[in-house]
Amino acid sequence: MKAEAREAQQELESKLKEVVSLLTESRNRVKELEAFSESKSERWSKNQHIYQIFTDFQLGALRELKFASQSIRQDIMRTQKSYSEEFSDLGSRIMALDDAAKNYYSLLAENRRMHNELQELKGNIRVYCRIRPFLPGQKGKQTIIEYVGENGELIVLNPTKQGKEGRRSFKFNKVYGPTATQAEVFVDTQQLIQSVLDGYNVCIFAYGQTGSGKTYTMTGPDNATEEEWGVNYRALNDLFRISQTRKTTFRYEISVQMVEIYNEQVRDLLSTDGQPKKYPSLLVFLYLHTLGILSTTQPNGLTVPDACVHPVNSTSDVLKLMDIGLKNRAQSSTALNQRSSRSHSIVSIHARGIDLKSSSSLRGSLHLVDLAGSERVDRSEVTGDRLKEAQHINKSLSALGDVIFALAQKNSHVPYRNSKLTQVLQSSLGGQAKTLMFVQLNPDSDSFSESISTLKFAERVSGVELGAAKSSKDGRDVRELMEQVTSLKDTIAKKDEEIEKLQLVKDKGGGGNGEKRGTNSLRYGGNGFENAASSDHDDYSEETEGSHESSPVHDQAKLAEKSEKAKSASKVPRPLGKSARESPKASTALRKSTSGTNLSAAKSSRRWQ
Ligand SMILES: Nc1ncnc2c1ncn2[C@@H]1O[C@H](COP(=O)(O)OP(=O)(O)OP(=O)(O)O)[C@@H](O)[C@H]1O
Repeated sequence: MKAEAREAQQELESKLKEVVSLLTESRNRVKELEAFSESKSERWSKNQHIYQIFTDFQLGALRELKFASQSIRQDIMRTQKSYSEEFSDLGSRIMALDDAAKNYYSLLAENRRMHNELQELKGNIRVYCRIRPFLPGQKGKQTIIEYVGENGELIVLNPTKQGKEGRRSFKFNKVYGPTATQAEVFVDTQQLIQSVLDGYNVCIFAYGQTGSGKTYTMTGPDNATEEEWGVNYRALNDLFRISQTRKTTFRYEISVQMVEIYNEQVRDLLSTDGQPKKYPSLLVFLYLHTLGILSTTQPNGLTVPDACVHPVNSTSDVLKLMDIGLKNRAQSSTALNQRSSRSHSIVSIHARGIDLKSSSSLRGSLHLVDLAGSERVDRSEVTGDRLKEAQHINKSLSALGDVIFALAQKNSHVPYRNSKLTQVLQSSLGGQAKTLMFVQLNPDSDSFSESISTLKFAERVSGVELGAAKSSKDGRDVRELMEQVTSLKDTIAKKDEEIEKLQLVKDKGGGGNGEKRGTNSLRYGGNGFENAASSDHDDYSEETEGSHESSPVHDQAKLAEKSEKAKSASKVPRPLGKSARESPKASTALRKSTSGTNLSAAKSSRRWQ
């Protein structure tokens, strides 16, 4: 029992020991757990602290963000408000600008209208006379120019007559003396250039005997400096300059053609194949004959559509083309001028303007014409081909005079078809077109008769437009006289044809003296100013005395003069200058030539040497 008890005790003791060890172990574990949980709790509290800091920081940042977003929102609202204010201000400004633009357009249109009305008031046919200076090597030559007035008066002296009898007065829109510069000459032409961009056709041509300065005025001398540029270059410069100033309202397309008329044949001076294109005369005749009618309705406004049309964007583009054209121009020499141009050269600038607002378009053209020399056949000592050239030149110049005269008289029939020159220029002569003629004079007394015939031609062109004939164009007497003129001209044209046929027959039969016959034909062929010149050389006033031989244009001039007299009889006479009061002959001449302008200023005349 004891043993059992001991055994039990030992067992209990060992179990106790086990329990104690378990307890110790548990305690250790508890301690370990406590230490672990303590470190954990420490870490947690650390982390918590960090989180706290982070959260505080984030909250602070959020608060700042909130604040910033609020201030941004306020800024945006403020900006929005100022923008909307500015937009509405801008809107009202744009509306005001739109109104102003509308006014600007109408003002521009009004401006253009007024400009063109002013040009029309100045006359659609203008004549400017330019006297070239004596050239180096012409020292000691006697001048025929006695007086050049500010307002277009000109007095010339007949070197073979003394005193009043040797004086003759003319009146043009403007007269430029020998010292006038190219720039001065262009000033009065400039106003016409704008009209081209306003849809008008403008024709500027130079007329005068060989060597009188036609090419100088139109183009300038060879290798001209900018100062020496002629009307052509200056006009083109202006055309491009004005088109630039209008670029907000108009887009312009400008193109160039250049042709010459040589012996009644139209030749393209800008043909791209390098050779001037020569149209067979029959073809040209048929072509232009039809074109004469079509030219007013053709949509592209081209009168010679077969000639090359070169688009250009600047003056230099045109200069290059003109150089090519000038090189191609037919030139040969006469006894008067080695560099004499025997053809009419026509530079045609076509401008199409597109209104950027309305998309409507307008077309205008500018014809710059350097006419061939108008010298008399006998004086330039030409024969054969040169004689033929001269005959063609004189015939076409005469036709040009007839057209301008008919236009100035407002005749229902304008004889455009009498020459290639007038056919090509048809759209730029008459109607709304504006024509400016430079009458070129050589001041040398040796050229007196040519100068007088040139001046008479010019007087015929300008006198009727500006003088009394225009205002009484509907008078019965004028109409009757003009009908007589037309029938006379028809008769003469028929006779001219007959003479030419006879000449041809004679020529074929080897009848020899072509020069003489040519001269006769020329005289009879209607070149009024040439005819006038041959008698004018002896006496200015033969027209008033009826001593002139029969010639179509002379008859025409006489008839026109009669009508002028008839009209002036019913008018209050205008004051006349001293010379006019003193001599009945001079009085008639002065009344005719000055269209009633008082030339008393001529008393204080100056003379060029
Ligand atoms: N205003 C001027 N100032 C200086 N020189 C001039 C003037 N006008 C003409 N000349 C000179 O006179 C000469 C003849 O002029 P130009 O060749 O222009 O005559 P043209 O009438 O055209 O002759 P053509 O009918 O033969 O062609 C040229 O040497 C030219 O430079």
